Amino acid sequence: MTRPFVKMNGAGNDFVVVNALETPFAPTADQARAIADRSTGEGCDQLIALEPSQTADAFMRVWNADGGVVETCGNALRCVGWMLLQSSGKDQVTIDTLGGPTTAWRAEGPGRVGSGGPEGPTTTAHVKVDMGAPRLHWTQIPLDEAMDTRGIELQVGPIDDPVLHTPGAVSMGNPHVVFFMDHAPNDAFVRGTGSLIEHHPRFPQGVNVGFAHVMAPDHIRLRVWERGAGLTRACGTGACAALVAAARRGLTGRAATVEVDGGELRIEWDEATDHVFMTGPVEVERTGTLAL
Ligand SMILES: N[C@H](CCC[C@H](N)C(=O)O)C(=O)O
Repeated sequence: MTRPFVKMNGAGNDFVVVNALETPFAPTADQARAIADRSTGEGCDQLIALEPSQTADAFMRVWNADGGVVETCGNALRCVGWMLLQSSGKDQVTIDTLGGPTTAWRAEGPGRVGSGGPEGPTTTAHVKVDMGAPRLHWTQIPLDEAMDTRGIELQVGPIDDPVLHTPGAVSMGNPHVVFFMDHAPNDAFVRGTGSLIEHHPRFPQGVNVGFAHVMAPDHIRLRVWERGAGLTRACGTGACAALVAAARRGLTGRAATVEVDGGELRIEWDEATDHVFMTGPVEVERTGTLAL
């Protein structure tokens, strides 16, 4: 059986997106891994399916590159939000996920419309997503024992680097731990430390590992080792988690530009609603066909 897909990215975090609104799409973990494989498959950080929903315009299902189904994906919410906004002509669309419901709108941004050729970016737009309220109680991250999520206790193997003391923990529907550093770490540090922490017993459901350099009260430089996907060029929920964790420690205000390897995300933690809003780019790279 073959299946059309659209290859997209949000600030460089890339996805194979399958429209399953008419025809069910239920890949096994092995099939998801094969699709995500950058050497033998299409290659992506996450595989995304748009499915029918009784309560929203669509339901978004997320598989990490390791084949595991996870709660949500911020950068993908912008991408599928853009698809739904374009196809429906509506001003806003609702997208349900295992991590909770979200809403997406078109947004202003340095967009550009490409040549439309088969390779390279063809369409770049900006989308704003209401990511819902952060979940901050230790049971909601979740952690393996009660502690203050503004700064948790974490012993990372033999490493006793003070940088790795008392990171913040935040859930955006998926689990995040955020370390605050005085510089953006290099690939070797992100890979080495991130892979040590991703499955640490402190996090019963695993964890996405963010390394944040607060450059100003409204500017964070962030690198992320993602649960189930490794070092990615951007992590949308990670950017939300970094802003919330930083604001809770008084390192930033409630809004900041989060600079990731693949671009910039604008994150605002609204005081009145407690919701986190994320605005950022969406790129359509190409289309193709999966041979399942
Ligand atoms: N690796 C994440 C899922 C993708 C999140 C990220 N790509 C985003 O944009 O939020 C997890 O296991 O929770």
